[in-house]
Amino acid sequence: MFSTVPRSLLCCTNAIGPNRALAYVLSKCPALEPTSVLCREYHEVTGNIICPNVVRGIDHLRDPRLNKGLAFTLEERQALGIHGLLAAKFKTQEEQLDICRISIDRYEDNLNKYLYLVELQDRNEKLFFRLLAENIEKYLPIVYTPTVGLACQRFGLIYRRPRGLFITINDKGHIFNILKNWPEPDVRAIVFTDGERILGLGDLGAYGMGIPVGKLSLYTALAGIKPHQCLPITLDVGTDNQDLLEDPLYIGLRQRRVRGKEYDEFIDEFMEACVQRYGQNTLLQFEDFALPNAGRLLKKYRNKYCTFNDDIQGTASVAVAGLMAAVRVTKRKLSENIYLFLGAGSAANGIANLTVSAMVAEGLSERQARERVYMFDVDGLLSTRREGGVPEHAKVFGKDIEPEKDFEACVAKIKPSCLIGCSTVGGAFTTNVLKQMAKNTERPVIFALSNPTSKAECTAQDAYDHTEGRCIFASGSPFPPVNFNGKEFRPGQGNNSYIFPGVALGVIATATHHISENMFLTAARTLANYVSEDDLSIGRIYPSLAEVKEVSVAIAIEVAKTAYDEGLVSIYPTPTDLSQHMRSYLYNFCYECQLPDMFPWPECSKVSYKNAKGRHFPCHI
Ligand SMILES: NC(=O)C1=CN([C@@H]2O[C@H](COP(=O)(O)OP(=O)(O)OC[C@H]3O[C@@H](n4cnc5c(N)ncnc54)[C@H](O)[C@@H]3O)[C@@H](O)[C@H]2O)C=CC1
Ligand SMILES: CC(=O)C(=O)O
Ligand SMILES: [Mg+2]
Repeated sequence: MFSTVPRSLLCCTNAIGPNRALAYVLSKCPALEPTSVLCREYHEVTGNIICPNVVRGIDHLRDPRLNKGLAFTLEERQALGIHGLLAAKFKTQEEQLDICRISIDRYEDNLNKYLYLVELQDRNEKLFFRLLAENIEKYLPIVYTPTVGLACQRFGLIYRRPRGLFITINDKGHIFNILKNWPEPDVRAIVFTDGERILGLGDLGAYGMGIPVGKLSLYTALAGIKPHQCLPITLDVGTDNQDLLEDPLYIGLRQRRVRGKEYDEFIDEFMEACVQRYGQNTLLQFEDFALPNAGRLLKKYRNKYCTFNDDIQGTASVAVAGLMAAVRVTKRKLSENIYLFLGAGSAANGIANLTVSAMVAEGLSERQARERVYMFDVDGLLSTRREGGVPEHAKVFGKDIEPEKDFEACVAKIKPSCLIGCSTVGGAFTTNVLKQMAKNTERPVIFALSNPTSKAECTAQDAYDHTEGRCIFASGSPFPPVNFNGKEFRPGQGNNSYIFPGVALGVIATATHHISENMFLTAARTLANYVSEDDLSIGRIYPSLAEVKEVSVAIAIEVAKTAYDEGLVSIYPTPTDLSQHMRSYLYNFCYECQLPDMFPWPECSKVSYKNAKGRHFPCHI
C-alpha cells in the first residue's frame, strides 16, 4: 500500500480506462481521497482527464481517443462498464469504415463532408485517421486544400467543439500557463499560425485555425505521427481584415493586428514557453505567416529552436522534387533551365533558394545559378532599375535589366523554360502566357502552386490546351484528370504535404534539435526518386497519393541520416536499423484491446471499491 501515488502506478493504469484506473489507484493508496490533487497527478502522467465525480464507463464512449463505438467487444463492454450503453450489434472497424464512406458520399457539398469528418475526429479518433489514411486521394481535398480554405472562411459558422489552443496577444506574460491547460503532456510537434496569410486567401485572423488543425491531421494520416503528440495553435494578435472585424460571427479578437515590438515579444515568449513546457526538441512549425514576418522569424529562430517554416522550406522541397523528376522528361538538367516566378514572396524565395542549391550541386557557382532565376511580383519584374528597387527579402534575385510591368511581355522576353506561380492570383497564367511557354521550349514546366483552387495561376486543362499537350504541369490544389487529343493526363499535386509529414517524423523519431536546409534538399531527392515511369507517362511528376505514407517514412529515414551526419540529433547511439526505428514510432490506426491486463482486478470488488473512509467508488457504472 502507498501513502502517495507512485508515478509507475499511475503509468501502468493508463491503458485500463479512467474508472478502473482510479479504483485501482485508490485501492493501493487508502489514505487518499480522490481529490483534485490525485486527478492532476493522474492526468500529468497518463494524459487522460479524470475527475472522480464524473469518471464513468460512458467516458470510454465520449473520449474520441478511447471510443470504438459498436466495435467494443462483449468482454470490453462488461469490463469497462459500458454494457447496455451500446446497441447489441458488434461491428468491425472495417464495417464502420464502410458506413463512414457511405455517409460522406451522401453529402454533395464539400463543406458538409468536411463537417462530417470533423465530427468523426471528435467522436472516434482511430476511425477518423484510418479512414483518412486509407482514402487519401478522396479525402485530402476535404480536410486540406481546397475545402479547408472554405472551412477557414466560414469558421465562425462551423465552429463547434474547440480543437487546439487559441493564444491571444492579451495572454502575453502568461503563455506558459495557457500551454499547461492543454491536457496532453507528451506533445512533440506544434503547428501554429497567426492567420495573416491563410493559403492565398489573405488575413483570416483566428479563422485560420483550420490550417494547423488540417496540417496536423496529415502528420498522423500521412506519416503516422501519434495524434496526442500534435498540438495546433492559433496566435491571435487581431486582424486587419475589415470584413472580419465587421463579421458578427467572428470568433477572434476584434481589433487591428498588433505589430512591431509587442508582436515580436509575444512570439519570443511563445517560442520559449513551448520548449519550457514540452522540451527543447519540440518541433515548432510556422504556417501561413505573412511575408513581412515569415522569412524574418525563420532567420531569427532557426538556429535557436527546432523549427522550420513550411511555406518557405516545405514548399521549396516539394517544388524542387518536381523539377528533379521533370528532368527525366525534359532532358534538361536543373542548371540548364531558366526560371521565372510569378510572386516573389515566401514560397517563391524558398523554392528559388533551394533550386539554386540544387544547381550548385550540379556544378554551377551560386552566382551563375542565381542568374538563371527571375522573379515578378505585384510591382513587376524584379529589376534593380525599377522604382523602389528590389525588396530586401528577394534582393539576391534582382536583375540589372529594363523594368517590366507586363507579365506576358516578360515571358516573351526572358523565355523561361520553367514558370512557377506563387502569387495568389487565380488565372494569372493567361492563354497568351501559356502559348508563349509552348514557344519558349519543347517541354515547358508549368507549376500553378497557389492555393486554394480559385487562386491557382491556371487550371490543368488550360495548361495542356494552350501548350499543345506538351507541358509538364503541377498544381498546389488538385485538378481532375485532363483529356487532351484523346490522351488522359493525371497531373500531380505540388504541395508541401508530400514533405512536411515525413520531415516531422524524421525529426521527432531522432529527437533532432535543429532543422537544416540540407534536410529539405534530401527530402526533395527522396521524393523525386519515388516517381516511376508510369507516373511520368500520365504527366505526373510526383508519386501517387496512395504511396504518400511510404514516401513519408522514406523521407523520414533520409532526413534522420542527414541529421545524424550533421550532428543534430539527441538520440545516440545511432539506431542500427533506421527503418525499423522509424516504423516503431508509427501510430496504430487499428483498434487496440482495452481490456485491463490484470482483469478481473484482485484488489477491488467487481462492483465497487470502498476507500479507507468508507466511501464507495464504483468500478462499473
Ligand atoms: N503548393 C504549395 O505547397 C504551397 C502553395 N503556397 C501558395 O503560394 C501562394 C503564395 O504564398 P506566399 O509566397 O507565402 O505568399 P506571399 O504573400 O509571401 O507572396 C505573394 C507574392 O505574390 C506577389 N503578388 C501578389 N499579387 C500579385 C500580382 N497581381 N502579380 C504578381 N505578383 C503578385 C506578391 O508581391 C508577393 O511577392 C499562396 O496562394 C499559397 O497558398 C504556399 C505554400 C505552399
Ligand atoms: C500548402 C500551403 O502550405 C499553403 O498553401 O500555404
Ligand atoms: Mg501554408
